[in-house]
Amino acid sequence: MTIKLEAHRIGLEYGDPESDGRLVALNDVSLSIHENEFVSIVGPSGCGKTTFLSIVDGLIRATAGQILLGGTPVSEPGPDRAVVFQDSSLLPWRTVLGNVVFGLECIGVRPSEARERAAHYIEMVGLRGFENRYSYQLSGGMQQRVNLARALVMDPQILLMDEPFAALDAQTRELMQEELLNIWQASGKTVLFITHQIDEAIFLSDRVIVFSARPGRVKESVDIELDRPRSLKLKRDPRFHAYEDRIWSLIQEEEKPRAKAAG
Ligand SMILES: Nc1ncnc2c1ncn2[C@@H]1O[C@H](COP(=O)(O)OP(=O)(O)OP(=O)(O)O)[C@@H](O)[C@H]1O
Repeated sequence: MTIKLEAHRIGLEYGDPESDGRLVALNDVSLSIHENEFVSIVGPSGCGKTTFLSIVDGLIRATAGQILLGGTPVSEPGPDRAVVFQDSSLLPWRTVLGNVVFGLECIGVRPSEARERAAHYIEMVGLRGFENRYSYQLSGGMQQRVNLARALVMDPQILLMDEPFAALDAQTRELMQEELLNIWQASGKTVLFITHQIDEAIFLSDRVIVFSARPGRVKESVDIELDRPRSLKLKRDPRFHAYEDRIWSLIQEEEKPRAKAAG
């Protein structure tokens, strides 16, 4: 198996204006993700999940360690990574098609080719027939589908997803999880996914990485040995519940000392 992403002893300190000191968000985070692997990170609130994703994206520079993507060090954002955030970041003055071709236009892809590539991914995310809609005419779930198409059309080496379904209602969220697995299988991408929801992480992933409380580091990496393709009824399987219990316990172990310290 080829390693696509490698984080080697990542550390990150933020300046902390409240204490006039430093806040250590991440400490000695090492992990690797294989090509085509779907990996989620879960952990207590504030453990540095988003910070880690931003370092992989190149938006934040680690204060220690190194990220390698396809063997090349990451130092700034680049087209080899695409991010999908919780909030729809669609351009409101552009249609679905206009949003999906936007990134391709920026890198000088010919308009006819850009439209062709966009049409392929619009179809993949189930939005054929909605190409000429504007974001205000789309539901939250549809907007996240556009965001996904916009990320995939750039053909990144890795797809970074930061709580992409957090703003959706529970039912739409579950449908999007199932849909994302279909899209992931069709696109063959490597995915790094961040979530607060343990069931979402298990359902989607080949592996769930549990971060410790801040400063975040890898507490445990749990292989999810559940067959694919997966459907939502898997969430009622006793093996699924066993994974939920195990990961919940790992997070609780981190939450307890904090709760004690607070009161
Ligand atoms: N720009 C910043 N400046 C200073 N501190 C920051 C900054 N961004 C995040 N932090 C702090 O760093 C720690 C890690 O934050 P981060 O958002 O990465 O955690 P998280 O695990 O994604 O959180 P959550 O689970 O709440 O989404 C937190 O204590 C947060 O308050």
